[in-house]
Amino acid sequence: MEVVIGSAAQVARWAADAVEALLRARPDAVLGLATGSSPLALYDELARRHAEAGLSFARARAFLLDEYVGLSPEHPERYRAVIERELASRVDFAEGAVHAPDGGAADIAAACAAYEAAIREAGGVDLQILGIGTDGHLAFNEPGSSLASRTRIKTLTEQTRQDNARFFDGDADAVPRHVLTQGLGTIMEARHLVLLATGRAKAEAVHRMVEGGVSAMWPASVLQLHPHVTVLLDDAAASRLQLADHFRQTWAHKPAWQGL
Ligand SMILES: N[C@@H]1[C@@H](O)[C@H](O)[C@@H](COP(=O)(O)O)O[C@@H]1O
Repeated sequence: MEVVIGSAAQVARWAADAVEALLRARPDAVLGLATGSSPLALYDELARRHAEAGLSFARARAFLLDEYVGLSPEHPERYRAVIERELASRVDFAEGAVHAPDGGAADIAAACAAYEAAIREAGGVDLQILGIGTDGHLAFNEPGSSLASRTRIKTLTEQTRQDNARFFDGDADAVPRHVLTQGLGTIMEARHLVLLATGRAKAEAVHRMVEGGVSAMWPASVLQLHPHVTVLLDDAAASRLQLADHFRQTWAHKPAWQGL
């Protein structure tokens, strides 16, 4: 696990550098996209590079991590709508290239199996963007999630519903109770995981993820078992890390040829 600490603006730029390097080398790469506020500055930066530097998504495909169950197709907070607004509509993905779990499916189990199959048929995810919940959740894999889990329905914790109430006019009761989410086992199959976290509210979860034991109580700690994880943090999110100074020194002396 590589931990890189900088400003919030650097976090977004570093993540954009990783996406850009991949797309320039492999224009038909498969991206894993996250919602939430953590990747918003990254998506702004990717949209800017598309407009100003010719970065193209025309041959890429993308898979979202998760989706709410039961929101109407027109609801602006469906993650499919969010990613359309925040990224897809601002770059040049081909029609139908961005996929999300179907939170409106009548047969939830079949929809989850179909999503797993679609990821497999695309050849798997090359680079997965991730945020982290204040309780250490990844996608919507709440504490207690199997570390080997696959795409399935989950029940949100009250903490996550409170955290996400800001997207629903501050009303936690309006946040759906159920979601579909890639499992931790699904996420772990992506070839490169890039996790972004900013702000003090994430400091405890980041500490547990990087420096705690591997445990379903802090689902993101499963990333310790992945061979290629890049954790991009601002100073506030890194503020509980015992190894913060070491991570800063390692980054300062990293050979330029290594990349992220
Ligand atoms: N399902 C999403 C996650 O994918 C996200 O990483 C996390 C943190 O969100 P934020 O980036 O807004 O803090 O919680 C949300 O509920």
